[in-house]
Amino acid sequence: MTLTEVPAAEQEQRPDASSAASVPASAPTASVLVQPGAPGYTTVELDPTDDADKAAMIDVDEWAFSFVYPTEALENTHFVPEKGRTVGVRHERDGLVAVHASYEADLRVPGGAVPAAGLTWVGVHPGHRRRGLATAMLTTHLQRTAERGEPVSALFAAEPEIYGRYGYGLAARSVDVQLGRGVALRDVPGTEGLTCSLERASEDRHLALVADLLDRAARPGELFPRRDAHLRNYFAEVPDWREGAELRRIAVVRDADGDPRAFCLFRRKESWGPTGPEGTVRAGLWAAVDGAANRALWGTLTDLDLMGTVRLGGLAVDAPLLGQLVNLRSAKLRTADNVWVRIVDLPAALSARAYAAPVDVVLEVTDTVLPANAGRWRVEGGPSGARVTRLADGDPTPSGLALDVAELGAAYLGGIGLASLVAAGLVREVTPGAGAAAAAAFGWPLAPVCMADF
Ligand SMILES: CC(=O)SCCNC(=O)CCNC(=O)[C@H](O)C(C)(C)COP(=O)(O)OP(=O)(O)OC[C@H]1O[C@@H](n2cnc3c(N)ncnc32)[C@H](O)[C@@H]1OP(=O)(O)O
Repeated sequence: MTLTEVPAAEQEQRPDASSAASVPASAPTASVLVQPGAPGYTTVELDPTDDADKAAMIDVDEWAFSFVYPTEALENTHFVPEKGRTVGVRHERDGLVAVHASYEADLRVPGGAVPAAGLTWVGVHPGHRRRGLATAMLTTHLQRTAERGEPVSALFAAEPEIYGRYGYGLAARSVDVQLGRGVALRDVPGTEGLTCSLERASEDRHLALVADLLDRAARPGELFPRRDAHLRNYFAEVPDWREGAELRRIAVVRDADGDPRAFCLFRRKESWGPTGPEGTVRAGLWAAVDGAANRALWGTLTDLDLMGTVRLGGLAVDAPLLGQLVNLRSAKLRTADNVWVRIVDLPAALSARAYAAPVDVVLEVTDTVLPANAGRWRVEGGPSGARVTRLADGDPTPSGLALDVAELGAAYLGGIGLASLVAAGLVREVTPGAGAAAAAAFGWPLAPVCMADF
């Protein structure tokens, strides 16, 4: 999916990505094009800068997601799919009938970051579904990602049923909340010296501030596309996506020196009920660098006149705001799937992150889509990183855990515990106790979450 396909209310909850960790280097071009098995279809490269290809992509997108791509979106936002990372399927009679793209990005992982392909824009014309087109595109995507040397891929799923079969695992859960006006928040030392200003959101005035705070507050799971067009799109106005709400505003928390410590992009939507005003604040992209800034930000946004509810989504399951609520029940929590991770190059991915405790475990991995990952891998390391080596056939070192690459993707960001996957019967403990030991190392003190919607 792309930002342009998400209704305004949803965008405010799960905004597009930031480019705070911008790295200019371009990955090498990939060449693989896996052809669908069904007759009459051909997998092809697309050039989003070519008018005909762009129009055909948008047509497939409109069919797949049942929406109208607004003219203002074409005029006011950056079209972010890139040449070399955008692939479709043409039908001999109907033309382009399927499309997908991936963004060059950096995925924040425990202790660092790893180059990642952010999968997006996956869509198949409903008249051509269930003929293996998505499967051909996903295989193409994963093989091209490997070819480029990007060790992982990540995505947000339109429907959670789709991507497990391709080896993606749900690596972060998130919660959506609704806060009533004046909701009670606990006192936090340091809040007194902070001020919160409310301003019209402006790319010129706020882009750098937003990028900086997102970067400083990022947790594992955050995905930063390398092109800043993604972040600029947050400041674009597309009337059809506002759904009657006001123009985008920004709340900025500053300390006594005037330095920004938190922000939230938001819109208010007025509404009147039988007992008076019941407007809604739709919080979008936000970040806070510490507890006091977080308290000041939400204290302000839950105390706006004429507003009855503040809606925000995509919070980490251990988000500071949840701890600051006096009455957690009042927040109407809903748990959702957040970012999905696919390990593409197993040794590169596992050696790119840190481990919370010393680890020495042999993983027996299955991977039917990318067989280079299959086999027995020894992971030895700890807080400063890990060495990951393939064990030769006949090596007597006993396996600790047996698992599919999708479960490894789920555990990769440190938020889904390997012991809980053992308890769920999704990971097999070959050596008794290996699950708990590996869980202590693969887990991470802060739960992962991705604010970026890509
Ligand atoms: C990262 C993102 O971009 S998320 C956006 C995903 N796109 C959408 O949801 C838009 C609407 N849907 C579509 O465009 C298409 O239906 C897609 C992309 C989800 C699937 O495309 P198709 O070409 O029909 O998939 P394909 O024929 O390769 O199916 C592969 C398998 O997945 C299954 N499958 C596909 N879509 C779904 C689904 N939505 N729910 C459950 N199972 C599904 C198929 O049944 C098939 O299973 P099988 O191998 O056991 O027979």
